[in-house]
Amino acid sequence: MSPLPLDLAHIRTAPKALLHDHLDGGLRPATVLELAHQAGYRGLPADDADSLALWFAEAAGSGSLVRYLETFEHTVAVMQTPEGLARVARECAEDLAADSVVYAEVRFAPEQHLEAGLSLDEVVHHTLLGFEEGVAAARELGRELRVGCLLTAMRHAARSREIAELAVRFRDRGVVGFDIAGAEAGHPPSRHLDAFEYMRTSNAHFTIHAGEAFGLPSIHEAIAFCGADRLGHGVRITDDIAVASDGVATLGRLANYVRDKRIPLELCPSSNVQTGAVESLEKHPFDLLARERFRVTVNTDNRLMSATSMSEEMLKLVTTFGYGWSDLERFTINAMKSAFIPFPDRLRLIDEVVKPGYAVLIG
Ligand SMILES: O=c1[nH]cnc2c1ncn2[C@@H]1O[C@H](CO)[C@@H](O)[C@H]1O
Ligand SMILES: [Zn+2]
Repeated sequence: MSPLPLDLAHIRTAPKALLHDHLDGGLRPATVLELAHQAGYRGLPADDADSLALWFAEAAGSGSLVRYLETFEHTVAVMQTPEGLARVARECAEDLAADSVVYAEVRFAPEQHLEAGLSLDEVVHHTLLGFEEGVAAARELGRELRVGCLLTAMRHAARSREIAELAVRFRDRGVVGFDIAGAEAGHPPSRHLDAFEYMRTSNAHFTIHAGEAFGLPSIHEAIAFCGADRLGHGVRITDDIAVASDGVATLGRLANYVRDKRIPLELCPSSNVQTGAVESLEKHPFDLLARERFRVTVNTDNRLMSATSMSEEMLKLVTTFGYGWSDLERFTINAMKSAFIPFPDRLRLIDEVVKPGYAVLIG
């Protein structure tokens, strides 16, 4: 048998694993409008779904992470009530399942959702209920998705220890880890050491946004001082890789360490271009890192701001770097190996879902 065509329609049928997706960066434009209407929020920059979608993609694509992050003001504003949170989480699960994502870790920062008087625990509770509803609705349509939630603390704020405790408190109810996000420059991860120490002493997992808007020192701190299991983005690890004119790459100590320890890189191609972390998709180091056998994974970061999906991110990589089905399978297995769920569960998804799915496509 010959391989099936590597186009968007077929990629949409391939089993996919997603480790880096922000709940507040993945709303349906129409839902933003409806929730804003219900909440009496008048700050939206557009009043129909198409214009709003366009506004997010353009405003987020300025080349600056700080400007990119400003767009979240509008999504966070409509995610302040039990109904708003649950709806966004439910639709997130439905949308991922419809794209044949079979495993997803979706993150958000509970501390940003307290404006209407909910407690941190209530915020997480209603969000998890939404995910459960979305997973159940997808199952009715014959699609199996497992969702794990990551709780993010904002790196410019001072609530990380509290959020780490929240993550551990909900670890048996759908939260699988912890993260820090927000503007990177000027906010080193080592400011949050007590949160990471709490996670480590609780035998719990965490990832850190590092090496996106800021380079090697941020990655070094995340790994050496904080003990991150994975790197959110981590693209700037290429600052520690020299590529000679004949294409031979020489790795520095930090890059070698990341590769040797198989530290997963949660790469988000479209987002990186929008925030200016890389100049263009063609110049994205995804391919260099994949060729050098880093543990690379493909992620969406923010589906609304990047007007993208897991399938579209994969298609972009296929078009830009010429990948085939077995490459996409490898990236998917990399992600499953790096998931924050128990080892037997990861193996089961790899052996029973991912490999059989790609076997059909590879032909
Ligand atoms: O690529 C990113 N880099 C850093 N922070 C981000 C990125 N995408 C989203 N957020 C931040 O994470 C918060 C919780 O989901 C979002 O509100 C946004 O401020
Ligand atoms: Zn992110």
